Amino acid sequence: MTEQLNGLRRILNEAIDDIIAACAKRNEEFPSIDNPAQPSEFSPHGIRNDPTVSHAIKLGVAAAHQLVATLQSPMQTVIGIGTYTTLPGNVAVVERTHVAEIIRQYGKGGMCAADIVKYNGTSADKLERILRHLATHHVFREVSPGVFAHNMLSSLLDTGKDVELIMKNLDGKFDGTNGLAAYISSLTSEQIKTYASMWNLMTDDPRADSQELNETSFQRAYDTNLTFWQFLDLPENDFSRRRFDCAMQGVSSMQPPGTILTTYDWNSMPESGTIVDVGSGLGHVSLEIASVRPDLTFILEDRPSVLEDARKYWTQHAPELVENAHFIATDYLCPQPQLPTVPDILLLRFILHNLSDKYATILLKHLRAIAKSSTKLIVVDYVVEHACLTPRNLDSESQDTIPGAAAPAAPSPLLPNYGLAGALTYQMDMIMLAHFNAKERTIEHWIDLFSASGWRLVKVNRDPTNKTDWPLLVAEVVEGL
Ligand SMILES: C[S@@+](CC[C@H](N)C(=O)[O-])C[C@H]1O[C@@H](n2cnc3c(N)ncnc32)[C@H](O)[C@@H]1O
Repeated sequence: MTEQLNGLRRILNEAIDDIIAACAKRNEEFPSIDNPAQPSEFSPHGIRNDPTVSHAIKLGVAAAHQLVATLQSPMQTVIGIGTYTTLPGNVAVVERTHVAEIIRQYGKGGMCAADIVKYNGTSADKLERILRHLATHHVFREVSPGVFAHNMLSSLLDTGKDVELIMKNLDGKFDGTNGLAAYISSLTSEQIKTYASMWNLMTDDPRADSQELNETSFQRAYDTNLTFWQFLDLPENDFSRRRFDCAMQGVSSMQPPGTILTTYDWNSMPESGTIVDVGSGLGHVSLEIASVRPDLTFILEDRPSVLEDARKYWTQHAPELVENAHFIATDYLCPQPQLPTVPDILLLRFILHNLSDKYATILLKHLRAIAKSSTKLIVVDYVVEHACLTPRNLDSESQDTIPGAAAPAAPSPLLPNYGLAGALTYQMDMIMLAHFNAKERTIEHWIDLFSASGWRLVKVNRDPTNKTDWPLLVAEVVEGL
């Protein structure tokens, strides 16, 4: 055990030394957790997006979590796990009572709960305790007894909107925002309730082994037969739908900005070529690509309700591109509609992880049916790594016939998948499971899924600042099917 503890200490020390050295080289301070998040967090030039720093962060975070799990009393840790629901539960309270926007008005000095509730009308005693619980998890800062101010983490719950404006138009709270608060809000509402039913579904429900979109923990929790998407389309869920569409933009901020541009050479596409953005949402990923290739024709496909908003979004953000874009309402589980041109690229970002193997295969076969031999399928999704070494990362990359397929394993004594430094991959896998009977996939699983539907995985492109999460998978048509 001493050897493991020493190993963790060494990794942690080296990671912090590397971060401090990188800061010194750039002549800048590492961002303080006590201040609101700086705009540089959203810039490709931000310190956390420096490749050396980003790698050191990954190692440091993995080591710190493993150290806690190793050092702390196991009883405390396990009982603590049982209480985790309090954390998203309290983030939900704070978001739904607009505390982030209210507190912002008072700057560094902060605000006491009695003053906060004058704006949102909730309980001061309960809110104070909720904020202290969050501050202990480094979300908000208790600046003096009972007085709370923003810190780096809590500031991301802030939409940036004026609280009075929010109160006047609650349904539009997230409209026009960067989507980050919307994403956190979405994760702490339908998602919590859904997950609470997971154990029921796994123990006493004939749907436990289903692959259907309407036989999940979500249907059990909400006592409905509607799929999650159909549920969002109900008129009474307009707020949730708008929030979800906006949230998908917030998802992008989990990656270094511009990752979609650094993980694929969009200039390799033919002049005036065509991209079909399947399940485009508002189409902000396509808009990012359009920033470097405005000559391309973009075809956005999604549910009718989403595409209405997508057209508005493009009209607002890129009026010059709307004319050459197509907004085609589709059900991607049906054969593809007649398209204006044969696509050069079929882009699926966070689509296949919403589908079980059964339905992912159906969608991929429909796409294969409209592809030409040079069409590329581009998939952006998580790739799950095992929590142990596998033949793929033991054998070294040179033996892998698919470039980039093997993710570099973390050094011992860390878990080879970087443990909780990569936690989101596994958390998202559970969210996909609970809402869609779907999944995040291992690389072997991706290879099998593509080959079962007429495609072949040819390459895995990884961003230099984030080599392990969210790679971009490139697949080509298998001829003769
Ligand atoms: C997780 S979001 C991803 C959105 C976008 N690709 C992005 O990366 O931001 C999944 C998208 O698939 C769309 N979708 C779900 N079911 C669909 C269906 N049957 N046909 C077409 N689109 C669908 C949803 O409306 C949603 O916009």
